[in-house]
Amino acid sequence: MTLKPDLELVSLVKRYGETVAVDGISYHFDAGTYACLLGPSGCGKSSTLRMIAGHESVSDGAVLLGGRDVSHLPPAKRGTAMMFQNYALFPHLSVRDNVAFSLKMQGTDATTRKSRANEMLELVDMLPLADRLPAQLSGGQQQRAALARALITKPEVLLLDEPLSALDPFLRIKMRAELRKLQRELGITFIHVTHGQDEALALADEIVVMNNARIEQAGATRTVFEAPKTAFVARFLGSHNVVTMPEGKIAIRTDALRIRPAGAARLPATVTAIEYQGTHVALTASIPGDQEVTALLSDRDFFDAPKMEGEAIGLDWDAQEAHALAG
Ligand SMILES: Nc1ncnc2c1ncn2[C@@H]1O[C@H](COP(=O)(O)OP(=O)(O)OP(=O)(O)O)[C@@H](O)[C@H]1O
Repeated sequence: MTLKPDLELVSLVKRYGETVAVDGISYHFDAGTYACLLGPSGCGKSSTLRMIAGHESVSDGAVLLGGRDVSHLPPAKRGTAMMFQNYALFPHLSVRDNVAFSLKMQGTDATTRKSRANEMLELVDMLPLADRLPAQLSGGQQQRAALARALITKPEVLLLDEPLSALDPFLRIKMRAELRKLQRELGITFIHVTHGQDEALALADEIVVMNNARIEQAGATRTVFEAPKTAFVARFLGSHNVVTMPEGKIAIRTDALRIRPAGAARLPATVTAIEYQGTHVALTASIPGDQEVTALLSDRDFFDAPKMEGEAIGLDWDAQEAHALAG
């Protein structure tokens, strides 16, 4: 078995004139990891991805693949492949010819091209549609064709820029499961850019949360979710309350808040909204300091002792559920 290479970003910088889009980020991705770069619009995710792919020049720092500096190699020579947001399929070429395109560019003969393209189409369940044009495909099918086209070069790292954003919500959830399955089967590294926290949590072994051109927090997905270090990460990942207490800011998960009788808890609160969500009820309450928090209660817990808007309650939590925040 050949050893798959790890990927390392070393003080990576991207400048566009005066704009610093990526400000010296360093991170090590183990081989075979599914990683999501996550963050708000403009935080530098796509610029990072494009520098790894070689579609954007590196202003400073380096991209190392298996210890080899690939920062200045052309995209096709790096061992990476990129799948673009809009799939970028050629409209006048059949699905099979789209998939085989990079092999044609490399001068591979027609018979080999066809059999390799068929192999890739089989992998993504698209062989029966190989002779269609892209316009004759659904969104999910176009995405599969684009995946097959990216994978035909046998990359060690597949880079995906918002791969699910063009799909409707139902298909998005279906395709994300397929992406994860494909990554496990291939055993290669996937680096997936998204601004959707639910997508990142569902897919990634590791998440890299970016903010203002820097990495705000990164690590194993569950570790980051369980212990956000900054208010930004806690808010961006969702399902957390950020509360300013006398001792400083803390993050508490919405499902860690407990409702107690007024006066018999850490915090006095007044219910401001109740939202029924089927399996759960989201109870929003105001707390001292003009702050608002949300408690996510199981429907049973809520309906055993229902609360009304305007009612005075107490809020409690186990000490280990509160995470001190740096900012
Ligand atoms: N070609 C370019 N020329 C000048 N500035 C650019 C260019 N591409 C990106 N930028 C700027 O660099 C910053 C980071 O952009 P980037 O596309 O990497 O962010 P992003 O996190 O991927 O955002 P989005 O989620 O909106 O795609 C932004 O301020 C953006 O305006």
